[in-house]
Formats: sequence, C-alpha cells, structure tokens
Amino acid sequence: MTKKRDILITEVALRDGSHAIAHQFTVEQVVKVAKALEEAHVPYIEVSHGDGLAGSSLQYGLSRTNEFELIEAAASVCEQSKIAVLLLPGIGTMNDLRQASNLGAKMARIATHVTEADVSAQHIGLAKELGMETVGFLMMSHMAPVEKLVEQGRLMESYGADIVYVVDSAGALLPHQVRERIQALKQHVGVEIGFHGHNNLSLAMANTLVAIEEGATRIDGSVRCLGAGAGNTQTEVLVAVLDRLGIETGVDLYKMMDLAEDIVAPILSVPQEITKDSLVLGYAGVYSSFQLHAQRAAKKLGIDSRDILIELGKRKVVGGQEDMIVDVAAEIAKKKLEKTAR
Ligand SMILES: CC[C@H](O)CC(=O)C(=O)O
Ligand SMILES: [Mn+2]
Repeated sequence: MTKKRDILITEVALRDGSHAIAHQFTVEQVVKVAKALEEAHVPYIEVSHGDGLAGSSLQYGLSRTNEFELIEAAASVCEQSKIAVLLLPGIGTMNDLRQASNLGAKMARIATHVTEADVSAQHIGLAKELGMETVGFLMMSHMAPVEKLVEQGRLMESYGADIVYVVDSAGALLPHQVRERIQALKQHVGVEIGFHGHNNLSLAMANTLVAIEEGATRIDGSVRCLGAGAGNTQTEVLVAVLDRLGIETGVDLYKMMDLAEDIVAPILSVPQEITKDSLVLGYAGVYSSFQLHAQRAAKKLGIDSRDILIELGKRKVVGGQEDMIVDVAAEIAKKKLEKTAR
C-alpha cells in the first residue's frame, strides 16, 4: 500500500550531483543509487547531465557516460519511483525530450533563468503532449524581484506546467526571501509550488522548511548533499526533520541513511561541505555549477578562485555564460601580472 505523502521529494543527486563529480557518473553507480532510492520509496529521481539533457559539451563539461544510457538504466530498476529529466531550452532540444520520454522518463523539468520563462513554452507544451508531469523551474530566483518571479511563474503555468519551482541556484536566498517568494507564488499561481535549494550559506534546510511552511509541496534534495556547490538540502536529513515535524514524505529514513553512507559517500572523492568557494557562491550570488569551472581556471592562471566568483557575481553572469568564467579569470590574471610588473 502506498503511504499518504504531504510533501513529494525529488532526489536530484543523479543530476545536480553530476556537477560535483564533473559529470563522471557510470551506469553501475546510477543503477545502484536509483535502485536504493526506489527501495526507499523516493517518488521522483532526476537523472541527466548536470546542465540537463544534451549538456555534455566542452562548454559545460563532457559526460563520461551518455546520459540516455543513464536514464534508461535508472528507469529499468524503478517501478514506483518516477524518473525526471532536466531540460534547459537552448541546450536540450525537443528531440532530446522525446528520447528521454521513450526511455522511461515520466517527469520533465523545464528550466529557464528566472526572467526568461517565455523560452519554455514549446518544451512545456511537448512534455504535456508526451504525457509527462511537467515542472517549470525558475533558476537563479534570487536575481528577480518577487513580482517578476510571479509573472514568470504565471507564464509557465499558462504554458501547461503542473508545478512551478523557486530555484535557489546560487544558494543565495535568505529565509525571509524564500518566504516572500513562495507566499506570492501561492497567492498568484494556481499550480503546486516547489523549492530547490543549495546549501552554500548553510541555509538549504532552513529555507526548505520556510518554503514548506508557506505551502510548497514539492521539494528537492540531494542525498549526502551530492549537488553543485555545497550541495542541496540533504535528503536523508530532510526526511528525518520532516518526520519529526509530523510531515509525511513516505520515504524510508533508514534506507536513505544507508544509501547515503554505503553507496553515495564512496562516489565522492572528498565529502561535500561548505568550502571557501561554495560559501562565496552563496555570498556573491553565483550559479553553484560554476564552482569547478572557476577552480580549474584559477589553478591554470595562478589566481584565487574566490576573486573570479566575486567578479562573476558583480557582473550578474547567468547559466549558459560559462565562457565568461575564463574571460574573467584571464582579466584578473592580467591585472595581477601588471601589478607585479610595476
Ligand atoms: C545548470 C542547471 C542547473 O544546475 C539547474 C539547477 O539545479 C539549479 O539552477 O540549481
Ligand atoms: Mn541545483
């Protein structure tokens, strides 16, 4: 018998966590994690390249394994848990979505920058045609005022989205900012509201609880914090906290803890924690997925990765502008060289 669930959790480690491991997931890892999530009764499991379908590229990072193989493998071990895929219009195409659906994906999460919802119309439309549950995923939600966020959420609703998400891509939102965003969406948007946090300022759990208090019913988490930057709201901890609050997720806590400890921890070369770089992501309001790119550029040019991230924050660089990371790093290195030559 399936249990009543007050909150529906989407586990994002097999997609958002792809950023943290430079898109190196193998079929074996994905199968093990997906199987354990199915056994723990997690309702949704997101699987794709970190930047969504067709993200594998020099710009975003090449995948070790073709993501369609990963999606198919995950779907093959899940009967109850539904496989979700992320698609950023302009990176993934309508054909990519059709292929993911053919391979067993049941949920499409169509992601745009918080002010660019209009580019999601045809992808949301196609996802609905394919019979997929469809999410409008408003990334970098901290970058727009509440009224703008509401306007964009309403657009996604008008295209057919079943759920609209506030996505704190940079882990920059403070609890009162989450509260006002979810409150406003609940008031002006007629579909379910979701929240996706990043833990760069150690606020992912607090923000998630505020979102739930204000009526969000769809929540993202990553087991063992396997997500970009400092990771997302830690799923197994979330399950425990919600249980203490009397909020039903239907997820088996012991099984989630075992998965975190025995399967996910060994995948990580270093444990996920708030490092100086991930802290700066939240502090400066920078895309969590930029962390590894900035670290690589800093190492190559002998500069401090924090300086790159702070500058990217000042310039309000958004997803899709990853090439700017190298530009900014080169400018900083040039200035440093000029200073030492003086
Ligand atoms: C680049 C896509 C991004 O990682 C999606 C996401 O999880 C976020 O914006 O937080
Ligand atoms: Mn994310």
